[in-house]
Amino acid sequence: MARITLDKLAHSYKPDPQGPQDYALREVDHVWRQGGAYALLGPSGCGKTTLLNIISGLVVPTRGRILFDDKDVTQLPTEARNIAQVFQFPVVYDTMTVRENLAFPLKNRGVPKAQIEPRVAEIAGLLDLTSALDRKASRLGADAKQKISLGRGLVRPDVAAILFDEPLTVIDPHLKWQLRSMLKELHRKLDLTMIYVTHDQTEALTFADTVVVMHDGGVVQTGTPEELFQHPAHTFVGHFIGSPGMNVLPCKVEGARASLAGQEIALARHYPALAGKVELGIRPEYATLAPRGAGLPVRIARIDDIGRARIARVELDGLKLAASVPEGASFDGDQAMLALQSGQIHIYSDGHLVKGQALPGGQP
Ligand SMILES: Nc1ncnc2c1ncn2[C@@H]1O[C@H](COP(=O)(O)OP(=O)(O)OP(=O)(O)O)[C@@H](O)[C@H]1O
Repeated sequence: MARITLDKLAHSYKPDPQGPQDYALREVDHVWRQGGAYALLGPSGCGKTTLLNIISGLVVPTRGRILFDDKDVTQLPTEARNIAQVFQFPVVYDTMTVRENLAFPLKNRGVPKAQIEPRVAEIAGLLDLTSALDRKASRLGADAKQKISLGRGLVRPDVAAILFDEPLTVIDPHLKWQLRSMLKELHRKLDLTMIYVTHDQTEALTFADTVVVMHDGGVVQTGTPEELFQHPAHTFVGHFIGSPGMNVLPCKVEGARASLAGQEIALARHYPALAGKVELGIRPEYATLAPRGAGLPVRIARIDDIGRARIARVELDGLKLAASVPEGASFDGDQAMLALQSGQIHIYSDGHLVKGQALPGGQP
């Protein structure tokens, strides 16, 4: 196992990159803690696979270094890095049994037989593959094959890290949840550094202790699922995490007051004069709709029941936003009042969170 440090890493697939627009991966500095459960989360094309391939040694970065503990491995090929990888599609030997497949990475490295057997039994047990150990892999379905791939990744106790690249893509939807929880449990039991790449926030947030969110070739925030939800450092994180995502609305800010669609709102923090595009972010969970009372007058476009809550789509002088509907609330017609919890309002300048200063007696 190892601590993995990305030191000013950047990568361009162009031979002669001219500016940031030519980079698939803009400068990234990050430390993957030994034994951590990480997710690398972002939409298609944001650079996740490029970063993963740099860690595994398939791609040599244009700039920067990658260190395993204190050793610079930037120029080392994959074989010399001691990394295990699990890909979207199962990588198994069809002619071998499940047992032989799981034993293969250990046998290949000359691990003594006496150590292979108990380790294979342990991993098979953790993945619920014990009863299939003597079956030929070719006779198993896609789900079981992907479990074998996961097992082959997990079986080596000495790897610097295990990289999972969207490993549940081929898994049946009803089994995904089960496998996600299984992976989390495996991480706890095996104490391995795991980096899980996905574009799916549910997968990232259920698996990882720390989520690294990527957008447009850069890391926009690294934090616990709770931090990403409560304090999105960038409007992209607010949008991308949460269902529905955070409302991001153009506004003006002066001191501890915001002006939103011509309405004045008291903020819990005091802000300096802001340049660039100024926006207010509030999660639907903290924007509550009521038939009457204090707040901002809005028009209800529709109300959706999403199981755990009701979410209203409303319009505030042409601005569209999502809000929570408290249990039991009912509305005559389409007019309602929207209350924003001031302590949960975030202010952004050109997409980046502005911290502001807590007001005396206000929330932190
Ligand atoms: N071999 C390559 N040659 C040139 N451009 C590439 C290559 N691989 C990726 N790119 C480009 O680099 C950018 C980042 O791609 P990357 O595959 O790393 O993103 P991703 O987040 O993993 O997306 P996906 O989930 O779709 O794979 C994209 O614009 C992509 O088109």
